[in-house]
Amino acid sequence: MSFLTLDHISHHYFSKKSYTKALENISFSVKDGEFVALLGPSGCGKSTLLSIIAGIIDHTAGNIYINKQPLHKSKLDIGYMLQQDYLFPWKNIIDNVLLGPKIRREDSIEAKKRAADLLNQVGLPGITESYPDSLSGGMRQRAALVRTLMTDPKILLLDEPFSALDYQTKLKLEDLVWDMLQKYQKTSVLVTHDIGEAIAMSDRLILMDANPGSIAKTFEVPLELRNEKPFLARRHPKYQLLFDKVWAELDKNEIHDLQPKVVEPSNDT
Ligand SMILES: Nc1ncnc2c1ncn2[C@@H]1O[C@H](COP(=O)(O)OP(=O)(O)OP(=O)(O)O)[C@@H](O)[C@H]1O
Repeated sequence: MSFLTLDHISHHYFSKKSYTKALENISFSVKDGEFVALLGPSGCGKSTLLSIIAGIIDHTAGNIYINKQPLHKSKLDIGYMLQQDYLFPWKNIIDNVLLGPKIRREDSIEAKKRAADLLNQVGLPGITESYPDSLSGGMRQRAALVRTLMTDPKILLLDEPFSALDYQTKLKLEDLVWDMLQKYQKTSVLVTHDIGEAIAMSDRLILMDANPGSIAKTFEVPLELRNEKPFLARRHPKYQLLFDKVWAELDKNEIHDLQPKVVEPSNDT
C-alpha cells in the first residue's frame, strides 16, 4: 500500500530577475516500509524534492500525501539525515540525541533508556558523555542516526548521508543504517550519487533527469539483492547486471545540458 505519494510535483525557484525550473511533473509512490533511492546528475532537483517532502520548502504545483493525508495535515514525523551530522558541538552525545524527545516533552527517564539502547545497537556504548569533536566522522554519523530515530519517524529522508565518509566507514555505515531501517520498518528515501550504494541499499531506484528535474526511468532491485545486507548485495552477480543497466541509462542522459534552466522574464511580465 502506498504510504508516501507524490502527485505531479513541480517546483520553480523565483528571484527578482529569473526563475529556475527545478522540478517538473514528478509523480511516484513509496510503499509502507519500502526503501527508494533517487539518483541523477547534479542539479536535477534531488535535494529540492527531499526538502519538499520534509515540508521545508513549499512546492509550486502538485500534491503530496502521507498515509493518504495531505502533507500539511499529516501529523506523522519525518526524519532527516544529511551529509553533515549537525550535532551541536557544545552538547555531549546524550544531550544531542535527547534533543528531539526534550522538545516534545517526553518522559526523560524512558527517553534516556531508549537512547542508551539505540547507541548500543549502533556500536556506540559508553560515549554518552563525549563531545562530538572527540569522535570520528563515522561515529558522529552513527550518533546522528540515533538522534533521528529517537523521534520514531515513520519516514526517513537520507540526503547523501555517507558521502563525507571514507570508503570503508561508508560501507560499514550502509550496512548499519540498512539493518536499523529494516528492524524498525521505516519507509525511506535516499538521495545519492553512488549507483552502487543505491542498488545495494534500496528496493527501487528512481533515475532523475535534469533541466527540468524529472523522472527518467525506474528500476526494481531484484529480490535476491534486497534480501542481502548492502555489503553482500554488492557481491551478487545480479548487482553488476543492474549496475550496468543504470550506468547505461545515466550515460545516455549525459547528453543533456546540465546547466540550470534559468528563464528570463519577458518584458510583459
Ligand atoms: N535556493 C535556490 N534558489 C534558486 N535555485 C535553486 C535553489 N536551490 C536549488 N536551486 C536550483 O534548483 C536546481 C535543483 O537543485 P538541487 O540542489 O535540488 O539539485 P540536486 O540534484 O540535489 O543537486 P546535487 O546533486 O548537486 O546536490 C538546480 O538548478 C539548482 O541550481
